[in-house]
Amino acid sequence: MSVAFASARPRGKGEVTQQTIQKMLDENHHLIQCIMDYQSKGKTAECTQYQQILHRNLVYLATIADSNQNMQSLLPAPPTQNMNLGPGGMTQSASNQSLHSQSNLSDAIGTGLPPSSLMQSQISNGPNHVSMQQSGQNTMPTTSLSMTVSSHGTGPGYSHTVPASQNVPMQGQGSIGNYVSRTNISMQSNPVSMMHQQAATSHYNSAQGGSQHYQGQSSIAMMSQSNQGNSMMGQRPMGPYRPSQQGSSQQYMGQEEYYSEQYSHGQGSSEPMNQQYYPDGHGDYAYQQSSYTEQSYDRSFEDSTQHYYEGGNSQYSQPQAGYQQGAAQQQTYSQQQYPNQQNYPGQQPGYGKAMRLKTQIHCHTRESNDSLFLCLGPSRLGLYTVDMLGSKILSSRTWALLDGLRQWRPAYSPHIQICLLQQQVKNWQRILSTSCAKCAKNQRLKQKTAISEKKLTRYFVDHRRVCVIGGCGGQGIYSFHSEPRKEFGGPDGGNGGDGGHVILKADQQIKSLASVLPFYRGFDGERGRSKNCYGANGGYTYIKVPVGTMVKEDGEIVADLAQHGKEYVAAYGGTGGKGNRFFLSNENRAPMTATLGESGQERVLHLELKTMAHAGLVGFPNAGKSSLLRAISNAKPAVAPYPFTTLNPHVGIVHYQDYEQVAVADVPGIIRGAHLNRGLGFAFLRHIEHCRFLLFVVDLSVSEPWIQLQDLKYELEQYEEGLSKRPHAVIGNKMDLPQSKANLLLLKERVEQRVIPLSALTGDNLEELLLHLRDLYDAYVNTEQSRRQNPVKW
Ligand SMILES: Nc1nc2c(ncn2[C@@H]2O[C@H](COP(=O)(O)OP(=O)(O)OP(=O)(O)O)[C@@H](O)[C@H]2O)c(=O)[nH]1
Ligand SMILES: [Mg+2]
Repeated sequence: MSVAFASARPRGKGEVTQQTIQKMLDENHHLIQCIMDYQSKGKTAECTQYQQILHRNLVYLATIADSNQNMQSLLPAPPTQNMNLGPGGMTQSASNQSLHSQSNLSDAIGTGLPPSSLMQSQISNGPNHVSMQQSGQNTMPTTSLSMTVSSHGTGPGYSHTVPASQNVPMQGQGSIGNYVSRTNISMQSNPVSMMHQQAATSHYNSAQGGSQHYQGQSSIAMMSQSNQGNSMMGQRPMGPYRPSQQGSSQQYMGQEEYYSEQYSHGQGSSEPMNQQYYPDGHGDYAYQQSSYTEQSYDRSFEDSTQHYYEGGNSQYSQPQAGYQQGAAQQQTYSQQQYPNQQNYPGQQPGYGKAMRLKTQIHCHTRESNDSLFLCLGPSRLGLYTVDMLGSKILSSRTWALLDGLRQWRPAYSPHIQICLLQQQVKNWQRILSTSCAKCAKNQRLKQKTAISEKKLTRYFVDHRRVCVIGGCGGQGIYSFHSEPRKEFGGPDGGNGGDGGHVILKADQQIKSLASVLPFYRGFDGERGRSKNCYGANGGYTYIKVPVGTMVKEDGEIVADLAQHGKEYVAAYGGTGGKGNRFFLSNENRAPMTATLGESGQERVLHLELKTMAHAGLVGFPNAGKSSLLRAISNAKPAVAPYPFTTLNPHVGIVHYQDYEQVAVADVPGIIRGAHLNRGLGFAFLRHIEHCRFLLFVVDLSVSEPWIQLQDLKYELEQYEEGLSKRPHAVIGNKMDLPQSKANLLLLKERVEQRVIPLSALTGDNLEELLLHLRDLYDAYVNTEQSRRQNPVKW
């Protein structure tokens, strides 16, 4: 039977004839009968199969209707009877035609088939089903949709939308069971939304207004609801809408092919049909409905439905908004709908080809206070104005959408924003950024720098929280000496070994705390043995940390590992247990007692690395600190013409001929208000806490460079009192720039300290800096030696 049904629909690019249509109408009639038969017999599988076929036919008919303006000529002659079309009904001619076209089937349903209420009672699985009481009015079969749609794209044809639109409030009020036909495009989406709401609320109601005629489709909705697996059948995307200008049979056939393809997937597979279209279980659908409560249109679009948008899509989304808003919005909906539906804004030849896209795209529009959002994709991951995106990256399909939206809402035209999928955003940003060679080069440079910075950020860690537990002491045992011919050998159970300590050790090979793990446990001591054997002590666990690591516990500094090789026992191991030999006494010659080992010490410590260097470079971002360090040492910190290139400290070593080495640290730039956590804050200033002298780097190309100096000193003072008063020198960088000379004079006038003008870029006057650096270093060494302390050496 299914084969016969399938054969009724022309597969190839043949003509759609009246016979074909009639055959399909009959087939639908037959299908409905079969479905109801099977339902009454409880044969769900067969029922589902026929539902799918029926649905396919309906969509097919709708497709024909959309694509063929002369559809009415293909359909049977109008009936003589007049039917109640509900308030605001269709124009007489159209309604007559549509009614008549359904007459056979509707009569059959009205007489031969059980009334809808009966059908519902037979199949109702969910609560709140409201039976269709007026089955006599609900006699228009599904196929009537093809009649009314036939005038689609012409002015008069849209008079049909009035009754259809008046169904909307009813649906919005909860009467959402009717599967509204494609009498006009705007109605097409309503059943989709309805079905979703229905699924959510389990509320099923038959409409009694203009949608009453579509009993056949009501049946579908009911049937689909009766079967959970196919409950979304009514949500199958409608056939691609082709306005009359484009509705040639050629296009239709293309669409038909497309549908055939779709159906071959949908029906050929054993999966329920709804899975094909809503693979995510409507999750995104629910999301969209909750997100766009005011006026939203949510629907899973395959290619065909996208095409609706392309050819005057605005009116398609518009009634959805009207539907969502319910009766109160109905007036607005009707007003908005007509002009655009008649004119097909945005409809341009050539857009139709986009319909063959295989991706599943959700489209909806949303009005906010001042903007109209065109959202492509299931979620709003980015909002972009058209200008931002530029013409290159918008597909013709999107342009068509925009055109439609603009014509629909001219007032919103400048505010239309496009909402994209994240992947789209990425791709399009890439396209934008690499659109010209220069941009591409800059992009590559940035990426390279970012990667190197990322590496630094990843591998340089200057603080760690570490939990340390000493090893447990080994267990003491009890045993007694056993020897032939020696009856009372006495106790000989040995003690357990001590647990191992966990020790922090400064190692100058280690440059950051990245290698420090969050948890350390010392080795346990071994248990004692008989014959007075003591267990071995647990070995020490060393945690190597960089020189300059401060150890804090509960905010207090407990150790400062400022020299290479310096150790700090972070956690002591537990003492080993005693064997029974230990308890031997005159009173107790045969002690049975042995003790367990103690557990190790447990502490949570905070390690903070303070870079150890003799000199620290302090300056505003972009002052040229990193460039300077590169110029005077072998260090290679990143240099780039944007602020905060340096995110972690770098230490470079300046070598002198007498083999003295002076370590210079480059730290991130400081800005005004750093102590208020602006910029990178000043937490990184701990890295210059250990510096014995400072080098203030000032950009002389900037006007009033002395202000920079004042600000720097102020921020240092905010961080630690007296820090700015350490021995220091002022370096005026970028002397190669023309404006620097004048600024240097002004700076020297205002600053008491020695100012060393140089250019890190060209290397001018670096010698003066190196000599002065050595002077500072020598002074430091002398001070330390006078205090009988060892100066830090590298
Ligand atoms: N003309 C000129 N440009 C320089 C000089 N020194 C550095 N620059 C440029 O200034 C920009 C910033 O240099 P960096 O060394 O990254 O500056 P920084 O102080 O380390 O910057 P941050 O790391 O962001 O704090 C780069 O484009 C350098 O090429 C100089 O002496 N002359
Ligand atoms: Mg830098």
